[in-house]
Amino acid sequence: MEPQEQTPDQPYRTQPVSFVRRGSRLQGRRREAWDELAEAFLIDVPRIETADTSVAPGFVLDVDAAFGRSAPLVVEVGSGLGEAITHAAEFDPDRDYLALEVYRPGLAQTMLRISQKDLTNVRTAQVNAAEAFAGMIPASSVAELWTFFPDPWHKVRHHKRRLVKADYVERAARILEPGGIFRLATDWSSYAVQMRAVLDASEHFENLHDGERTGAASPLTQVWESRVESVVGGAPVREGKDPVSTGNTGVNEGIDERGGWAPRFEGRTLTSFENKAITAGRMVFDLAYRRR
Ligand SMILES: C[S@@+](CC[C@H](N)C(=O)[O-])C[C@H]1O[C@@H](n2cnc3c(N)ncnc32)[C@H](O)[C@@H]1O
Repeated sequence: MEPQEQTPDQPYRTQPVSFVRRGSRLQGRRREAWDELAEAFLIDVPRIETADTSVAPGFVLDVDAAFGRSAPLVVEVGSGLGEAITHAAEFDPDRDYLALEVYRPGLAQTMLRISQKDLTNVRTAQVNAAEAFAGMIPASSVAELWTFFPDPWHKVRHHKRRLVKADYVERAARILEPGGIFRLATDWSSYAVQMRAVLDASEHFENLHDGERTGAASPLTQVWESRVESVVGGAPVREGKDPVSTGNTGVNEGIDERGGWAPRFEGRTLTSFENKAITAGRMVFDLAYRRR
């Protein structure tokens, strides 16, 4: 079966989105960066409504025109402050890098980094990635897709807001070229298990590290044994209670026999998010899949 394409008559936002509107007001240097740098580095996305993260149906990005050349494309979803993407782009000038992010101050900061490093191979777009995948990003146009540390949405009633679920994976399959690589990382075991489950269930992807790091070598086994996730934000989590209500948080579920975890992706610089997780003693789960 071919991955789904969004059609113009399909309603947008029929599903809960993976983000909340955070302060989108820009101040100081970020305001100036937006005004000065958007023309060069921010894709002008036509919208369907007032929502500044939407994509007008029928809009397809001309990737070569956006970058002024034709080169393999890496897309990062939820690029935050742009630490990972600008670092990678600096050391990989032969590929083009597209940052998809909804958070305006993060995009302004990313553009500042692009400009400070004099990068010519990075562009940004303020867009809900799930919508961008459905049509804006051309089919089979992406060599690598990255989703690092997406918001964990801990509470069970919020799990539906998680970005990485079956429909996201299906849309990712549409934009990745055959043989393209999908890399993911999270510092929460419950989300790591969800990512592994939805990707393993997809006919479009194969795990590059299938069967690796099982048993005692699995970060999942280590989380269960250490109970490290039983403390969130400094407060102990009462078992079965929000904010972390996963079946495998703070509970020793035994041994992870399945594994499939990738080694830490060496192309990812240590962002403040990952650093916070490590400082708190949490494990980082990496996954890498190939588009069939
Ligand atoms: C926890 S932060 C991680 C940022 C970055 N990847 C890092 O490791 O530092 C998750 C980011 O994803 C962004 N985000 C959430 N849902 C998104 C969506 N549907 N499309 C684009 N960005 C999204 C948020 O605004 C936020 O900046």
